[in-house]
Amino acid sequence: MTTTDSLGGVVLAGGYSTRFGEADKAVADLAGTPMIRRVVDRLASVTDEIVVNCREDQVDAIRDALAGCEASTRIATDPVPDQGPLAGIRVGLETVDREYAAVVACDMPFVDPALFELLYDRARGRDGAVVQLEDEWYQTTQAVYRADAMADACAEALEDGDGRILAALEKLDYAVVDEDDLEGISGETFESIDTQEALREAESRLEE
Ligand SMILES: Nc1nc2c(ncn2[C@@H]2O[C@H](COP(=O)(O)OP(=O)(O)OP(=O)(O)O)[C@@H](O)[C@H]2O)c(=O)[nH]1
Repeated sequence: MTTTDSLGGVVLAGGYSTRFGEADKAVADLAGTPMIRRVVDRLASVTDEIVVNCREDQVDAIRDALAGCEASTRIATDPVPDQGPLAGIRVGLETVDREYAAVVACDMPFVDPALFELLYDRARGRDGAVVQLEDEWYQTTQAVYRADAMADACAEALEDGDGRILAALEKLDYAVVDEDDLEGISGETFESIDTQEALREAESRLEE
């Protein structure tokens, strides 16, 4: 089941889901299963060390959403909320106990675990591996990082007052995986559910 003893997982869930409306998208029901649970279940096929990063006020709802999950998860809360995903990545990576970690956002319920195997393979010996799609957008919230290197890079970027994930990435020696390397990886893997409309659309596909 586990790809390697040196790969952990971090699920980012500390955002405010403003585009989603009142509810927290992390625990939103998608065809009978909370989104975060879908993400954790998929991650669990490549690692048995999973850390969920969120705000303190989300902990109870996230624990409920993950109750009975096969994978055991630890929750690491943000010391200061609302510092952006870079701060969340830092907290998650500082908590995980493995050399590398697959980082994924809680709103990517179709994440393909095979992508993490590919990214981990490319990341070994370096500080990480990130997919760059044709539009040049780096998929930084579905990537593999060397935990200590990326946590330090996040801390430095935050100290510099730069909250962009790319600001941290630029400090690392990372492998770029391009679209041509993604043969066999689900085309839905990077789909993120940010709005109620996207949730309904995903639900209708799952129920087909
Ligand atoms: N820890 C932490 N995680 C965050 C923060 N902001 C965003 N994230 C996480 O980063 C991932 C990607 O962020 P977004 O898709 O923008 O999520 P969001 O900020 O909750 O949503 P919007 O408010 O609609 O932009 C999600 O998994 C969020 O939970 C933050 O301030 N702290």
